[in-house]
Amino acid sequence: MSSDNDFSSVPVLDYSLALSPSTKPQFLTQLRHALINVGFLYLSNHPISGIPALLDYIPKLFALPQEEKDKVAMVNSPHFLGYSRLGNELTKGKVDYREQWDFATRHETRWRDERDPDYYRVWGPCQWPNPKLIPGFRETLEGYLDEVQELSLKFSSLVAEALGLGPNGLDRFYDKPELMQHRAKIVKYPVPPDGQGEGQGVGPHYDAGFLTFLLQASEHRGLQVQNLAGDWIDAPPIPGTFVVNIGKALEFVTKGIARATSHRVLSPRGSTPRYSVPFFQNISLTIKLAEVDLEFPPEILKLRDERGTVAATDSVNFGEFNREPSGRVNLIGRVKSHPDVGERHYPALFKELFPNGFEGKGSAY
Ligand SMILES: O=C(O)CCC(=O)C(=O)O
Ligand SMILES: [Fe+2]
Repeated sequence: MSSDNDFSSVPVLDYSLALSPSTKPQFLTQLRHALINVGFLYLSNHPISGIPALLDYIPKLFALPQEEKDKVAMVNSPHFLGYSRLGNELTKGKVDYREQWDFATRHETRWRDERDPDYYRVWGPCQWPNPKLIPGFRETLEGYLDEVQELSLKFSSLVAEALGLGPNGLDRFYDKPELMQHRAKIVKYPVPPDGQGEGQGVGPHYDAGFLTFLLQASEHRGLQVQNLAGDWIDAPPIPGTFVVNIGKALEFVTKGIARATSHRVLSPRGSTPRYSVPFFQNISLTIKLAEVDLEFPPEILKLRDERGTVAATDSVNFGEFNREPSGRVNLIGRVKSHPDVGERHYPALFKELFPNGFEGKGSAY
């Protein structure tokens, strides 16, 4: 570990710098630093226009009658999409204090019948709350997800450039748009009943995929990221920004150059809940990450080596990305996180993973 490269705050990058040839090199230098040494950044001046409309819906979504929310519970969905009640998940064996909806970009599932691989079915259509009770929500969220998807793919090209791969250097990880699906959650972190706050909103973890675009959708602080020394650094909401971070899959294919950084959320204090909307960019279901060998310039590898390794962390970790297709790795992770969904929709895999059945609750990851 090198303390020279350690961070005590999360850097803010101005997206507009990436759009003009004269300022792009400056943006790429800042991005390279953030990818290698921090694993997190704020992105300001981004082009997403659908945020105010979405923010307006979030409290209404959680205020729907409980029986309406339960009608679209995640357990109904072979695609792990839908509503999860407060306290329904664990991270590091402790209950996460959050209520959430899992949605995703529009997608027709590729899975037809048992002859297709089971992991094709991990992606598919969303479950929507009754539109009569929340008119326009679906269209607003779909529009927002389309916008963030487009930004995330442009950003991926900038990541490739910043790491010396050229603008198309990460293209091979994505299928054509109709074969891709990206997920998003809408999350509510209530103030705990004791009113104290600062308990576990969500416990320390890494994100699994490539890039996460997190919208902090209220003014509460609570998000913290772990630096190289193991200290927890605040990432408070900054109006007009996304928080962007690296997932384990991108860390793996970049040979540890881009850092996946552990993070957690503390419950809010005060009288109002904290809301957030993380968007998780996925990669092709069929790609086998262990078979991809990207070639990085020596000066980029040197920056990784100068950074050194990260202090021991107690975050939930991920199994190695093995030789399985990424969709299969994804499905296994989902079944472990949501065993009730696994047991109902993937009984054979569930038996393999939990030969004695599952006692307890799922975890978020
Ligand atoms: O709610 C947040 O700010 C972060 C949530 C998060 O890290 C996640 O859901 O993966
Ligand atoms: Fe996360």
